[in-house]
Amino acid sequence: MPSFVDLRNSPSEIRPNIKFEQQGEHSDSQNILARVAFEKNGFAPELHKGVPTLGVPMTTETEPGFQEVFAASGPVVAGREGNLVYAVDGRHLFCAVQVVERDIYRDAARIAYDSAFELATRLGYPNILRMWNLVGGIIDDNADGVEIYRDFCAGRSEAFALWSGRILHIPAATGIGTRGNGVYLYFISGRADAEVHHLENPRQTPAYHYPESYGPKSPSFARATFADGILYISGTASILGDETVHKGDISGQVDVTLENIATLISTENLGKVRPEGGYSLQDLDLIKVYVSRPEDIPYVRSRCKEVFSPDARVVYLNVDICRPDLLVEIEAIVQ
Ligand SMILES: O=C(O)c1cccc(O)c1
Ligand SMILES: CC(=O)C(=O)O
Repeated sequence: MPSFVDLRNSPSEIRPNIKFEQQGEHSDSQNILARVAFEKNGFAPELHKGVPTLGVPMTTETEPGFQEVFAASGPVVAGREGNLVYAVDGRHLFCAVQVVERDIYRDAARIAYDSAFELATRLGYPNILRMWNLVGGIIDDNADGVEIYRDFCAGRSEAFALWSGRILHIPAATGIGTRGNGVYLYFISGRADAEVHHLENPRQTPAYHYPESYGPKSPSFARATFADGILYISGTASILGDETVHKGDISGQVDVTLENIATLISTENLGKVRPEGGYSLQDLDLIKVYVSRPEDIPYVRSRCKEVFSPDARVVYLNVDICRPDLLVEIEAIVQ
């Protein structure tokens, strides 16, 4: 059962069978596990007509927003506990939490993940499949002069260490900037017995082994997660080994990013866990393309049009990426 049903797109790319959901208009909430509204301002996770909903500040005035809608595969039970908003459907847990803007994020990030992991294990969904970490001011310094991404990674890493053995593995993720502040994090997880494989990329050092020069605690994420036939591809950028390549060169960075994804999903790599073999870039869907310099968007869009399927749903978001020298990052799903 796909976890995503729909990523509503900018008008030029809306397919005939997809419509924008206007404010106040709601499709059958029975079948929906959760919604994430990509919009200008953002709002804290809440239960909206019983559906976990959050708004993330990721678009500009001139861009239309869209919603990422997670489909339920059974009857949904939703709730709120402290700052956490969540829903379960018997197969998946969706959980979201906001960490409001503060001087230093480490403790708050650890506490947010700690409470989310406590909920996930208590409800019986300890297999994290995919997480998104949307970090305001990601490449700015915190009050101690530490880059906010590194500050955030330290707290997240501490939470994974605390839950090691109970939260089963480190999953695919995205860690990306926003156009607002504070941190929004959301994830989906599965039952302990779900068949889940986390993948690394032979062209890249595992992020959790990055050297300390990238921060006091390395980023906690895998390059992809393959679960129940769905492939979740992490935010992928122009990194070889642990180093950014093609600094300042958008064309080179797009090439390496696409090559990194192609290798990650190839039969040689994904085929180790997927009996039918690998995929190609033409199979990607629900693609988010993060571009840090707005002037690069037309170029990136034209390259993506060439390499992705005409049926792929693709959105472009102008936000900072977790290293100042990264110009583009791409995530996707194959389902
Ligand atoms: O820290 C992360 O979770 C992360 C995951 C993927 C790409 C990225 O820039 C960051
Ligand atoms: C994009 C990024 O931060 C990484 O792959 O490590």
